[in-house]
Amino acid sequence: MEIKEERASDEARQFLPSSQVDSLGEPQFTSIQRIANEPKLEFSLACKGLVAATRDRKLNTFIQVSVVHPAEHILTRYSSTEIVEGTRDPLFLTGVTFPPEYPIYEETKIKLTVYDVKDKSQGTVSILLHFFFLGCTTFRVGDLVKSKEQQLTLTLRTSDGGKTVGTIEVNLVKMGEFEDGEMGHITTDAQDQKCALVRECTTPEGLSGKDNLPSLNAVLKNPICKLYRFPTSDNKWMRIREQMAETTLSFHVPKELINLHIKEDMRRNQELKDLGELAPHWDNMRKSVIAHCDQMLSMYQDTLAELGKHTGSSFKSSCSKGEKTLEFIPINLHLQRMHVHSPRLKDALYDVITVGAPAAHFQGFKNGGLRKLLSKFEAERRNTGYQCIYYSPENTAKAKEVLSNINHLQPLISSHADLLLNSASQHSPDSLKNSLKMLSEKTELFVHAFKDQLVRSALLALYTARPGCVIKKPAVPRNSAEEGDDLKHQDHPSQIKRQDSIPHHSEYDEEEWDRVWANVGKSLNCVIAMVDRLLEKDSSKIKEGENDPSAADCKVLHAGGDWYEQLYPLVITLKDCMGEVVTRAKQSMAFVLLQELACGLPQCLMLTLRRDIVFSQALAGLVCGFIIKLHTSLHDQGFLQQLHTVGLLVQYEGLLSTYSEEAGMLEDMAVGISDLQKVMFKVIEAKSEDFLPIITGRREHYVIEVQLPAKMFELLPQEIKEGKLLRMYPVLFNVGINEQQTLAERFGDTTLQENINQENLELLKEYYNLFTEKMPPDCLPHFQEQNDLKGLLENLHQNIQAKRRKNVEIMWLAATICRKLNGVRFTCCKSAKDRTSMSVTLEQCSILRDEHQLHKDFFIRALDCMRREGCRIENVLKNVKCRKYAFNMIQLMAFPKYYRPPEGTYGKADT
Ligand SMILES: O=P(O)(O)O[C@H]1[C@H](O)[C@@H](O)[C@H](O)[C@H](O)[C@@H]1OP(=O)(O)O
Repeated sequence: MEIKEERASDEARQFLPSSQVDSLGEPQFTSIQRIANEPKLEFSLACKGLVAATRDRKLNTFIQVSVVHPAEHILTRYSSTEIVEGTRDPLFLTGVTFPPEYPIYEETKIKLTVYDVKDKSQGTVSILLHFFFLGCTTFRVGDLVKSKEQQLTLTLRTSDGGKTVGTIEVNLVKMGEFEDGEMGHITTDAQDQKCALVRECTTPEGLSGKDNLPSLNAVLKNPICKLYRFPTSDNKWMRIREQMAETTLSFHVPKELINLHIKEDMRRNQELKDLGELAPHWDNMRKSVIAHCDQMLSMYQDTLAELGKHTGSSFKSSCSKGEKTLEFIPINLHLQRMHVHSPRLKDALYDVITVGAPAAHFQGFKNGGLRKLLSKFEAERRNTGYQCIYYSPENTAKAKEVLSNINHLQPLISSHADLLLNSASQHSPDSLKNSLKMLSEKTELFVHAFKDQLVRSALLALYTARPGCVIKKPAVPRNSAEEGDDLKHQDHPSQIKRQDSIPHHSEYDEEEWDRVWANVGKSLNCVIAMVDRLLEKDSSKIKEGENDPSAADCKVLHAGGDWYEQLYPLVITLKDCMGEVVTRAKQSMAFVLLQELACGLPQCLMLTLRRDIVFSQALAGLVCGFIIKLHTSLHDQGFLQQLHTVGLLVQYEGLLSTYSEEAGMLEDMAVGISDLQKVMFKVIEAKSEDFLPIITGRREHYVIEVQLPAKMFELLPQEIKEGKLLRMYPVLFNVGINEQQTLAERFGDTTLQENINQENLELLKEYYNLFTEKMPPDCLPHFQEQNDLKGLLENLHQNIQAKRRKNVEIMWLAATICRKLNGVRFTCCKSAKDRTSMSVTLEQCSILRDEHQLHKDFFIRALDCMRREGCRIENVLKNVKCRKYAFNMIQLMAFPKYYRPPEGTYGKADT
């Protein structure tokens, strides 16, 4: 029988990943007892004495593993081993693993079929492998798990069941547990490979993840697991479990974010409407802005409604990247994990988040990406001053901050004022003192929020935009020297005299705002003075009462009413004064925002949308990375201390080319990643079973609250438990590796990549400096390597300066630095499918070589195993329903050597 590599769709249907297999968990079958969250069943495979059709032929074999569920009797192809060439006794490095939720029981049957790969014929774009059936065998899972030796030796027979064609050895694997076993002799010669099952360490605390289950399961979905064994340089076996999982955060984070945008924009639209009466020029401008803003708002609402309908898988495939309704969703977001169990070393986990570069695919890249678009827009906006007043981006951001402070502080002060009155009516001195303390603190913050020249100048600008105004003297902003250079660039409101349509009628009273503003402070002082007086009187009465108890009793009772009555009018005055400030400040700041919007309609709204889309994709990845890092590091005190004293390094590896559309993607991605600096995390104790993160804030600043179950929350340092905000330090290094990059290097421009790498190197150095300043020198396991780190940074610096072509050393150095600094790693290309798969598998094997003594002669075999049968080919299948990396020969010739996948695994696929 000959089996060729079949059509994509057939194969996709048969090779169902575990997650997609129907859950057939009927209780009448015997379950397999395993540690929670650990794979249900894992085994390795080897054949002996395989018989070839012709005597002298060397065999190139692989085993196909299929499953027969006890209730079904249908054969489902589950996985395959790699091809081992030139031996009749192949020992396969790729094992078999069934993840925790896979419906497998003692009664389940496993069929093992051995194929011989005859020849490789080369097509124009791919390599076809011709497989021939050699023999097969079947076993019951129960027989393996109950076998004394934890091993089965099975006879392979031809399809008619007659002829014996060799044997298969199935070895049960229990990763992370001790097991007796004979030391074997491993040679690099494939003909003489033996397996030694030696495990010399147990899974360390925190890696088994039993306690993490509920909160991590809320986030990670549909895991795919692969198992390998590779020889070490001292001829022992190491075990590697590769895992890949999608995340519910792919949809949860964008939905939360869009919701916040809608609220923020609704509030802003209302603030524009509340600006009051304006002269016709400004009024028309406002009408036009509001119309555009309402249109955008309904677009956000539609998108949210569409996303609300989405059910099923929690990842967006590469094929959907241009879909309008999914534009906020990150492309192909997954956790890629490597769990290494190697002799004499601690078990180790290596996580990388893989995701398509955050970019606005639906909007396209004809005019470039955000980096270029934003600066072009800003330059153009400066020159459109005739229709509106130019405020610098810093001032616009300031206006948004003031508005946000007002919206936050006003209700807070109001409720503290009510609490004060409540304490007064209860005649409770302690609670009165406390309420006053809170009220004073918040009111001071409130008053401070307006201590900005911008408010003053915007008030004047707004005044001149009212129907009929008179400006007696040219109003020069006060303290302008103190406010720095920004304001020099800001057009002074008096310039709007250019608008002849503004009628003049009354005189602008420059001092008025100062009076209104100062009144808040004054009325607070009155409240403080009254409270002091009341408390003083109270204590003197108590003293009196100690001398004459009967007199004191009746006075205290009487004084209860007094406290409330005396404070009430003062509190009302405070609220009134505050209300007056709020109305004016809100209107003046809304007027600044009106200018921002009016100057750039409609581009500014389109740019905001593009930035929101890119940010949403980037944020979903970051939240996923943060949550996973937190869960895996809960027992690492050094990391937790670093997290709250320094912050978290988040390193992105970009593989985009700087040619054509991908240059635009890179521009989007660079802005999206840089915008993550606006995000802070906070860890809170979960109060219910809903562990999904909560997002609050506005475009300039977001807080992500990550919920942990009580047991895990307990493990955190006090600072984090108390809600300290945790900072993020995102950095991006990009190295284009494909044929497009060759074009960019020869005929195009690579400065975008060079500039990004240079800028981000500075950010990385800043983080390193902060880290060395704030952390004790011996705080991290890796920190004895401080000099190493310095050397690595220097090396990275030199590589970036060198401007060499396709210098992938940059990526390796940046990733190594990130791991040593306890950071979160990301790898991205356009779809996180093909180039990303090459890069993460290379990274995994390089780690095995450098950190776990992978035998040097097995480096390429390990790499090929992972690329051929590992999680990443499953990722390709998930995305495009075909097990082929979307590369052709010509493309691969342009790739750096170690980024080329093995024969037979690539070809033209319809992506
Ligand atoms: O996952 P990617 O590397 O972005 O996939 C690319 C692939 O590298 C390229 O060779 C192919 O021609 C396609 O452009 C792939 O992108 P898709 O987004 O179409 O999967």
